[in-house]
Amino acid sequence: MIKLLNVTKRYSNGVEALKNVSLTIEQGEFVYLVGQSGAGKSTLVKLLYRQLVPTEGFITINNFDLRLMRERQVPKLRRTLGVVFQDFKLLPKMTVSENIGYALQVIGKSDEEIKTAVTQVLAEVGLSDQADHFPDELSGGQQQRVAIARAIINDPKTLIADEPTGNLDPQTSNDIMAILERINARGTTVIMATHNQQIVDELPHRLVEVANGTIIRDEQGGQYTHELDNDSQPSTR
Ligand SMILES: Nc1ncnc2c1ncn2[C@@H]1O[C@H](COP(=O)(O)OP(=O)(O)OP(=O)(O)O)[C@@H](O)[C@H]1O
Repeated sequence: MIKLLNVTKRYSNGVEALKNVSLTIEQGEFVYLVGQSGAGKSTLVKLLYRQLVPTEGFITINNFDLRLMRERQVPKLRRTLGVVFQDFKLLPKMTVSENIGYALQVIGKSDEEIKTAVTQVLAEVGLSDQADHFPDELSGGQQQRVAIARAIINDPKTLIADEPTGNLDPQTSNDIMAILERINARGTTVIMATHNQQIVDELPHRLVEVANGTIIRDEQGGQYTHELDNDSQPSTR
């Protein structure tokens, strides 16, 4: 479970990217984070994987209290999370297998264990035949599949995706969404920041809309199922 309570994030330049935001996400939910550019989506996502710390408020995620957390506990938190980015962020000098297995290598898994896990996630994202290729030999969609395989190698409780289809054409985006849906179907929470209205319309999930650093809409299947935690009214898009 993920819980934000009265979270404010103020950057050092004084910009308040999030203002008193509260949000609860249950294990297994699929949540879209939408909103105009600059609304605060990426800031929210970065707070979740503790790239950023809140200026005020409380965040708990997968039983970790991010406010009280010491730096040395951060890797432990991150092992419960998978993160996928718009620009994939693969390591160019490593093969597909090495990119995916790196996180397991860091925590001291044996070569055999890494090989088994990598083979399994590569099959899951449909890339078994690309194991020895380098990222720049792959299409954007294939690179994003590698990034997803890397994100799920630890079997995370939560998958956080910041614009995962932002660099992809519509068909490839659909393929990526099919993979995210499968991962969600087995109980992984998926939180996805997106500008892709077509995906949001075609694959309905809980939708949290951020504007000007506050949540202005929180709905599921066309119905409001979550109390809004601020005074803003939902938009009528
Ligand atoms: N590192 C930073 N330092 C200062 N201000 C920042 C920083 N990162 C973001 N901001 C500001 O915080 C606000 C929210 O930005 P954020 O990146 O969270 O929005 P976003 O909704 O993800 O936008 P986009 O869809 O364009 O990625 C914006 O006003 C932005 O300029």
